[in-house]
Amino acid sequence: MTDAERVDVVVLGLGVGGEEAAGRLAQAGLSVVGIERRLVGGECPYFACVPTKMMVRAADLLTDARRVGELAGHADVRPDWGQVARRIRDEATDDWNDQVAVDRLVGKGVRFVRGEGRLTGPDTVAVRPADGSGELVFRADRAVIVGSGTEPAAPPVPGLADTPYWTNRDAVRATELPASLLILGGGPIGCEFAQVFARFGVAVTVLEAADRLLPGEEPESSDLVRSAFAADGVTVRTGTAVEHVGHDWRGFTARVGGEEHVAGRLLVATGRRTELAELGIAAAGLPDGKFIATDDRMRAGGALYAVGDVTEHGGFTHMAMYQADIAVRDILGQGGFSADYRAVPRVTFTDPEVGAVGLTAAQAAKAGIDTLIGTADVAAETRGWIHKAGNAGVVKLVADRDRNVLVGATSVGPCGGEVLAALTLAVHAEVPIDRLRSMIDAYPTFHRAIGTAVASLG
Ligand SMILES: Cc1cc2nc3c(=O)[nH]c(=O)nc-3n(C[C@H](O)[C@H](O)[C@H](O)COP(=O)(O)OP(=O)(O)OC[C@H]3O[C@@H](n4cnc5c(N)ncnc54)[C@H](O)[C@@H]3O)c2cc1C
Ligand SMILES: NC(=O)c1ccc[n+]([C@@H]2O[C@H](COP(=O)([O-])OP(=O)(O)OC[C@H]3O[C@@H](n4cnc5c(N)ncnc54)[C@H](O)[C@@H]3O)[C@@H](O)[C@H]2O)c1
Repeated sequence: MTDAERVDVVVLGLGVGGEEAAGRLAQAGLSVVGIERRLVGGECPYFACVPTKMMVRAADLLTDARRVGELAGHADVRPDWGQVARRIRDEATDDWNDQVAVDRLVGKGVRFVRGEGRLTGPDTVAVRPADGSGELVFRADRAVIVGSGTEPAAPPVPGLADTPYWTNRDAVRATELPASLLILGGGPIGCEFAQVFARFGVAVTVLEAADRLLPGEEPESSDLVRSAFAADGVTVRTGTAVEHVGHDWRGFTARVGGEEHVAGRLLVATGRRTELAELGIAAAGLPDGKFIATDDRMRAGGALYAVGDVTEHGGFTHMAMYQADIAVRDILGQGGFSADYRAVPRVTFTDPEVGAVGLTAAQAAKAGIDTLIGTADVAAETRGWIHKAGNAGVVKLVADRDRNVLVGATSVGPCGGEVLAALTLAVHAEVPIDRLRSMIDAYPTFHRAIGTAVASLG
């Protein structure tokens, strides 16, 4: 057995959360080893948030150009996916090369090891280096931070395991688009990709197991996205239990309730999975499970901390960074605020954008909260009416009648994710509803719909 080398901190997984934590702890003067098996920065810059939002930007531009006829004359639109693929390769991902990120991390004082890491005890990590050199073992005197994120999950659909399907990682690397695409899953990933590819001329079909798209959001959000998809020519089947998936001379096939769908590609976007057993969670003394449970300082027990998607509160880059900040301050004994998940914002970057924070009406009711609901139709507001083409949206507020504060809110529409900022502040700061009623909102803005929704609370 290799002798353990003593360091202050080991960070296992250098995605959004791990990279942030490792860099800051090293800059604070601790000896930090950072371990990453693939790309420093993780899913977000190479396969997720950044490249997909470049796709969304391009697809939305196409649709705005197609709307010119309704409002401003005439525009000919000839989509070119090659331009998007090149931008993702050159500007977002450096052709999926993380040298810049590695240099930045090392520049902060982190000792970087590329390889597969595994917990071998509550404070020890073994690494199999990617260059084939011998195993390294580190013992952390201060902390081991696990930020190992998630992998795409595959549902147990017969035939899927033998089918060369796409995940988000293949979809962002696509240099050519298929003529048609089947997407399994109508959550945030499925919906964002569906609209992007449809706007570039792909015949897209979304098969969603739940009874609506974006089932975690308000029903109004699902309805608005479904209407937008109809306008984009996306075929949607909800409440589907896919019986079989296959791949033959016709392309990819999916059998669902008596229908057979055939397409040039199949994208699976049915959620994510952690790999905690492989990570050695048992050796570290933690119970088996999908997520690592942490306290409000991101401590998982003993010297172990966890941040980002491996915690049950993950799923977003802003969450991984928020948690990394808390873990860093705890390790450095700096105090400050602890984790508070009442006002977690989320945005699905469809057109219309679906922004939401805190609890949905159904979640609040399930939690036993006596709710007041307020809504506003964005298209009927002055700014929505002026905007005209692509103006569909809603602001929906969920208030706690007893405490007189918002516990959740949704903002769908043009700039729905930006309008969300005011609602996130209201939920986070527990601004009394009477205070919200007395606010002055600039005219004519999209966020004025919040005032209408507040006035309608009842
Ligand atoms: C298509 C898509 C779009 C998204 N869009 C958004 C968005 O718009 N906004 C948003 O907020 N979030 C978005 N997300 C979610 C966001 O990408 C994640 O929440 C974020 O990347 C989580 O960061 P993390 O550090 O927890 O994990 P990750 O980014 O997954 O990084 C974990 C790292 O750990 C490494 N690792 C794992 N195991 C080991 C091991 N044993 N040894 C060494 N290294 C290991 C992995 O290689 C990986 O690099 C999106 C996700 C997807 C898939
Ligand atoms: N804009 C953003 O912030 C953004 C964008 C994309 C992804 N993400 C994050 O990435 C993570 C994964 O997203 P996701 O959309 O893959 O997961 P998800 O779990 O949110 O949605 C998966 C969807 O697939 C459906 N599904 C599951 N099994 C199915 C089956 N066999 N057939 C058909 N449908 C099935 C589910 O009902 C669900 O609606 C989430 O944590 C999400 O927050 C965030």
